Amino acid sequence: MLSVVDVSVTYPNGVAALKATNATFARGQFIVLLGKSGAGKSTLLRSLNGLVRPTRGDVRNEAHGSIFASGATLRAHRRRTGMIFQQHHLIGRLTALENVLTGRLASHGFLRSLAPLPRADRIMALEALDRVGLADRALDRADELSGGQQQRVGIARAMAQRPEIVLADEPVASLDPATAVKVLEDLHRICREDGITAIVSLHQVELARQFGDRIFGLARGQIVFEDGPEAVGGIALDQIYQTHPAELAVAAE
Ligand SMILES: Nc1ncnc2c1ncn2[C@@H]1O[C@H](COP(=O)(O)OP(=O)(O)OP(=O)(O)O)[C@@H](O)[C@H]1O
Repeated sequence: MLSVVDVSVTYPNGVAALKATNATFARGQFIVLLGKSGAGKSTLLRSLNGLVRPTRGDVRNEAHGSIFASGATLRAHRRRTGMIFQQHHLIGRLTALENVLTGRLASHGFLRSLAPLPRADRIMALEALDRVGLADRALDRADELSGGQQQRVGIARAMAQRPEIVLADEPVASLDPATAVKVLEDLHRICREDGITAIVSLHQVELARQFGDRIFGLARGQIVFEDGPEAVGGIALDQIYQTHPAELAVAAE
């Protein structure tokens, strides 16, 4: 279980990106964050692994209580939390396998991580690539892969970390609709199989309905909706997107 307790985030430029937000993310669920651009989804995700430090309030996990209790607590929380980004953040000139191996670095001390990683890590990384159907591309450079394949490498890198929680910030926003579904299917299946809690921001309402166990809607830095996917209908979308019917039709596509 992971929760934010009364979390506010005000950036140094004065933008209040999250306002006294409370939310509990149940263990093992696939949770989707919906909201307009600027609603605060990325800020919430980044607070959940301490990349953004709340101005007020706390982030708690069941293992440690406050993730900010000490430097060691924050590091332990980050080790158990994998991140997946919209633009993959892969190193193009490295192979798919080498990129996935960077997911193993956090499990080793700094000095150890400067030397080649042990065989066991390479096997774990290969297994992670295999689970996203890319074992045969392990030795190809990341920048030679398609967008969908690159995002699968991003998923494999997060999984090689053996996380308990995965935070994914618009992981399919730059993919075509058919590829987006396939990539989310992979992410969803692996999280189910491994009992991983996934918190995923998406722009596509249909994908949220298809994959989410629980949907959180954000608007102007606040959670304005929380319910199951079946409840994501007209009124809920209006609350989340605060839009006119014509815009809702576009959001629902
Ligand atoms: N590092 C930052 N410094 C200052 N303001 C920021 C920073 N990051 C985000 N913001 C602002 O905080 C608000 C929330 O942004 P955030 O990125 O969390 O929203 P979002 O819902 O993820 O949007 P998008 O869907 O466009 O990624 C916005 O007004 C944004 O401009």
